[in-house]
Amino acid sequence: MIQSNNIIKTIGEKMILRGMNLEIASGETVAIIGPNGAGKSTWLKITAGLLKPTEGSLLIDEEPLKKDKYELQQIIGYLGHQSFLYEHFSPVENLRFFAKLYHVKKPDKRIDDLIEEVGLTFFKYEPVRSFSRGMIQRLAIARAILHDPKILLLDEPHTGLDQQAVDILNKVILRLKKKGVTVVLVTHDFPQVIKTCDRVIILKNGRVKDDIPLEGQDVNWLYTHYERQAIHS
Ligand SMILES: Nc1ncnc2c1ncn2[C@@H]1O[C@H](COP(=O)(O)OP(=O)(O)OP(=O)(O)O)[C@@H](O)[C@H]1O
Repeated sequence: MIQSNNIIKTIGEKMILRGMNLEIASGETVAIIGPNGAGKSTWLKITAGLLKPTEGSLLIDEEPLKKDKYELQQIIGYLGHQSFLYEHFSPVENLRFFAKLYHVKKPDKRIDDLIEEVGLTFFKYEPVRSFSRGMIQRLAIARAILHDPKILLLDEPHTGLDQQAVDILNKVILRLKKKGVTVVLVTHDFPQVIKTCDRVIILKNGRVKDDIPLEGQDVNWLYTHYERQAIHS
């Protein structure tokens, strides 16, 4: 379970998060949506252990976020705006590098399976620098789940992807959901939210404005609600 207890984040003079309270149960797939500048990425970075809250606490399974970077990496997979891939390396070389970093046991089969899942088998020995944005993002998602994290945090993973890459990404999210992985998705792409998530959190001005379970909801109502509540500040 992820518990965000009254998190405040101030950078310089700016208060970005103004008391962010949220609970996400293990195995839930949750979307965080909201207008630009609402604080979505900042909260995700705090949850990934990349930023410290100014006040408040972030608990995972009722314990404060581990300070040890290695222990944190074992439970959390994070895909931010940067892919963290080495462009002169191939997919296999990139994933071997990260497998070593994450101490993945028997990495070769895992790497092969993941490359196949994201549809890059044909390009597995090609340098990443020749890849399209969609191909890079597919490899980046493989990198984020390589070590089998129990929590996966994705920051706008669908942005700029072609339909094939969107479908592959959604399939990966749905497979992980079935497996019981907790997935948190920061996004502006509401159609993908409807396809993959159990619940939508609307963030505005650094606070949770609304919390909507998706099961049994009327999709048209959701679109209207989303337009009104999330896009326009
Ligand atoms: N390091 C920083 N220094 C100063 N201001 C920052 C910093 N990081 C974020 N901000 C500001 O905090 C606000 C929230 O940023 P954040 O990236 O969390 O928003 P967001 O909801 O993810 O927005 P978007 O949908 O545009 O990605 C923005 O106004 C941003 O400019």
